[in-house]
This record gives sequence, C-alpha cells and structure tokens, in this order.
Amino acid sequence: MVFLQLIAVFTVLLGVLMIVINRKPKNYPKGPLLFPLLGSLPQMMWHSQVQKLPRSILRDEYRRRYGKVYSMKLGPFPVVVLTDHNIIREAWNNLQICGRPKLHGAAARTNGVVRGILFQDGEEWQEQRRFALRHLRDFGFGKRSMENLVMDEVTELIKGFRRDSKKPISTQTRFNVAVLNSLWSIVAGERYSHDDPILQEIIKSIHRSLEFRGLVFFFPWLKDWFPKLSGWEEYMKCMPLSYEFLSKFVKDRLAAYDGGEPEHFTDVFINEIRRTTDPNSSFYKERGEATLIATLLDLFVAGIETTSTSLTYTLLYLALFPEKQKKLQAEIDRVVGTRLPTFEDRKRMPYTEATIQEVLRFSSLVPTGLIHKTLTDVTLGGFNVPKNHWVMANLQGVHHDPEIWGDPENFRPERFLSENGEEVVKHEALLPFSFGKRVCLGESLARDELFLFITGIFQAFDVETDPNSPRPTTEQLNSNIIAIPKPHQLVLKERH
Ligand code: HEM
Repeated sequence: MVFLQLIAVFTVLLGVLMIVINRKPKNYPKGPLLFPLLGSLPQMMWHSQVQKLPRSILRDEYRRRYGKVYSMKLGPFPVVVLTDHNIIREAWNNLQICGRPKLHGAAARTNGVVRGILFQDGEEWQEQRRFALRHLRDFGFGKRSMENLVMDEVTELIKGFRRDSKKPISTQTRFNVAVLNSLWSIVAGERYSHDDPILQEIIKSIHRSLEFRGLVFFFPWLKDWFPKLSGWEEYMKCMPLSYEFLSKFVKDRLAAYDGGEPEHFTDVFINEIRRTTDPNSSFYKERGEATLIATLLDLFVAGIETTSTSLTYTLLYLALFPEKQKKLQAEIDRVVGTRLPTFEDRKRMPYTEATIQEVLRFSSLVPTGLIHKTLTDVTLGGFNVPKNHWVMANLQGVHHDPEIWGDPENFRPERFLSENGEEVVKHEALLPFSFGKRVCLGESLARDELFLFITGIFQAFDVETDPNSPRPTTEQLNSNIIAIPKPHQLVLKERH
C-alpha cells in the first residue's frame, strides 16, 4: 500500500516537473517534449541508437512538426535550431548570435583555457580571426605561390595512386597528409613525407577526436565519475598529441626566429607577440604564445579532415555517377589537357566548379555547422531567444530541401550551371561553409585545394566502383561534427 502511494506521489511529482520543464517563455520557438535532466536526448538516442535513423531525418521531422525555427535541449543546454537559409543568413550576420558555447572538451584541448578562433568568442576571437584572415591571405590563401605547393602534394598523391592502380582501395585516409602539407607549408613553411610516422599519428588523433561524441559533452561530471565509460579518457589520449607537436614547433621557432623577413604565418604571429605591449591583448607575451599554439591547432582540426573528406566524397559520387565523371573529364581534357592544372583554368571550367558545389551540397559535410551562442536576448525569425542559448543551423536540411532544389536526392552538378552550361550559378541556399561573421575562415583555401586535387586526380584516373566489393552507397554514418561516408572501396585506373 505504502509502495503504491509512493508511486502515486512520484508520478504526480514527475508530471508537475514535466509541465514546468516544458513551459516555454513568451514567443519562444516550439519543440519536442523535454525530459528532466536529459532534455531532448532520450528521443534523439531512441531514433539514432535503437531505430538506427539518420539524424538528418529526425531534424527534418522536427521541422515539419514545429516549424522553420524550433527549440530543444541537449542535456541542460537549451538549443534553437534554424532550418531556413534566409533566417540562418540573418542570424549569422548578427554579432550577438556569434558567441560559442564554452564546452569543457574545447578547453581541454589547450590546457584548460579556451583560446584561439574556433571555440572562442568576444574580443580574443575578433582579434585572432581578423589577424589570421589577413595574414593567411598574405602567405598563400588564393595566391599563385600556393598553387605550386598544392600541386606538389597532388603530384605526390597521384604517384601513390599509380602504385595502387586497378586495385580496390579505401580512399578515405589517402588525402589527409597531402591536405595537411598544403596547410603546413603556409603556416610553417615546411612539408612532410607522405609516410612520415609522426604525421600519420597526428592525423589519426585528429580523426579520433572529431569522431568523439557522447553525453560527456553535455554532462561534464561524467568525466570525473566514469572517465573510461564516458569516452573522456580516450578523448584525452588523442588530444595532447597534436598539441605537443605544435607546442614544440612554436617553442623551437620562437628560439630560432630572429625577427627578420617572415617566412610564414607563424613568423608573422611571433612578430606580433614581440610587438605587443598591451597586457589586455591576446598577443601579449605568454598568453600570445599559448594563443598561437591554439590557433595552429584550430587550423589543423578545422582544415584537414574537412577538405580530405570532401575529396573522399567527390571520388565516391563520381564513381557512382560515371556519366557526370565523363563530363568532368571532357572539360579537364579540353581546357587543361595533359599539363598541370592552374588557378587560371578555373574560370574556363564551369562544370568542374559546379561539381564542387554539388559535392558540397550533397554531402553537407558539416551538417549542423558549429554551434553558436546568443550573447544577449535576441529576436530570431520572429521568435524571442534569451541570452546564453545555443543556436544551430540545419545546413544539411537546407541543402536537401525539395522546396528549394526540386530533386535534392539526385547528384546533379548541372543545377549550378546556366542554361547554356557556360557559367556557374550561385545559389543563396548553398551554405556549406556557413555564413556571416563566423563563416569558415578556410573557405578560399578549401575551394582552391578541391579544384586542384579534383582536376589533377580525374585528369590522371578513371575512378570506378569495385565489381568484387559490395556497391557503395551515398549513405553517411551518424556523425558528430563531420558527416563521414560509410567505409567503401574504389578502383582507380590510369587514363594515359
Ligand atoms: C570543405 C572544407 C571545409 C568546410 C565544408 C568547412 C566548413 C566550416 C563550417 C560550416 C564552419 C562553421 C562556421 C560557423 O560557426 O558558423 C567552419 C568554421 C571554421 N573553419 Fe572551415 N570548413 C572547411 C575547410 C576549412 C579549412 C581548409 C580551414 C583552415 C585552414 C578551415 C578553418 C575554419 C576555422 C578556423 C573556422 C572557425 C571560424 C570562426 O569560428 O570564426 N576550414 N568551417
């Protein structure tokens, strides 16, 4: 009897709690039912872990049920999700919606303090972002000098592919070193051999840290109570590797660089540290040195896996849709022939550019971008959103919206071409690099790299599916930050 009474009391309390938790402030976006402590996580876990549904389907379903702007909670953190490209553009242009949540996973990368660009906001973010944009451009982004550096990597990569010609291979890990080297030449003026063991380790550790997901991000106490089970121990094993590699590089360069003509981005940064006398600046003395390491780490983490995975998707899609591959190769043969491709060629290669746009749309590599945070109370798509709310853009949903694209599930580069096929058509709803104040800092480098790598590879090879392996699909693994294709094998055959 007492037991039944206890259950009744518990049920009533739970009901009251559910009502209180689900009460929304005035004019706040609607959303799925919230549970005590866990927020919307139970539904998300149910769909992804039990029903094995891609997260994109759940996001589309929420959009249908609750509208273009909806709300949910990841553990204790309230999140507003934007699913309309006009609202995303408006929001990401507002500096008050360009904060970043202070996740302990981000601070753990850099000795417990959030620094640099990717996970920082406020004055330090603005100061560092402005500096990086200006000086990365000076040292290569979009420059002829970079063309040669990237082409060296493409040539090296092609050599490796020639050795494996006609054999089934997994292309998924093949691009990382080449992409890393292109970036490393700009920031450090050096390149590594493609089979250098240190680089292989660093790449693996970045890959593992990006794969890392779990409740520990939303419930920090799990890391202390269940370090192994929560995955925290594993995360902390892979993080220090890149950090220590970069710390050593910065320490050595600080000792070796005499302040003469800067050779690369790191030298310019060191000059800025030496010049800075304002103790509030993020370039000041030891804080400046720690920020340099964090910024280099940001470029590594944000720049390598993204570009490499986009190349993996390109090979996969063009193997699955060989008629598109033939069109791409016809353009390469006509404009470039057998010499090395250059940036100059880009203007005369609309089909190649359209293919890159379509790969970025179709794959939607960073499906929900990076999370932003409101810094004040704001209005978003007509709704009130209080300060300190997380805001997420459903980029993948926008890129696959049938109302915008008509046939979003078809891989069709032609959608980005003018009627006569001679010009590339820009589309307002294509936002693979996000938009506004925090738009991807490496967009121009990524686009340059994609062009040179894709042109170089399809000039040299036909890329096909392997008749002896299961036919790959365009399906993606349920992802954390980056959407990864399912493991697959392809065959590259030399064309000339
Ligand atoms: C295909 C390749 C890439 C894609 C699809 C991509 C996409 C993105 C996206 C969606 C964001 C989030 C922006 C936001 O918060 O709203 C971002 C941020 C960023 N990306 Fe990229 N990215 C790529 C390559 C690169 C490269 C090559 C670099 C650097 C070398 C880079 C550096 C960054 C940095 C530093 C940020 C943070 C910007 C900030 O918080 O102000 N990315 N990127």
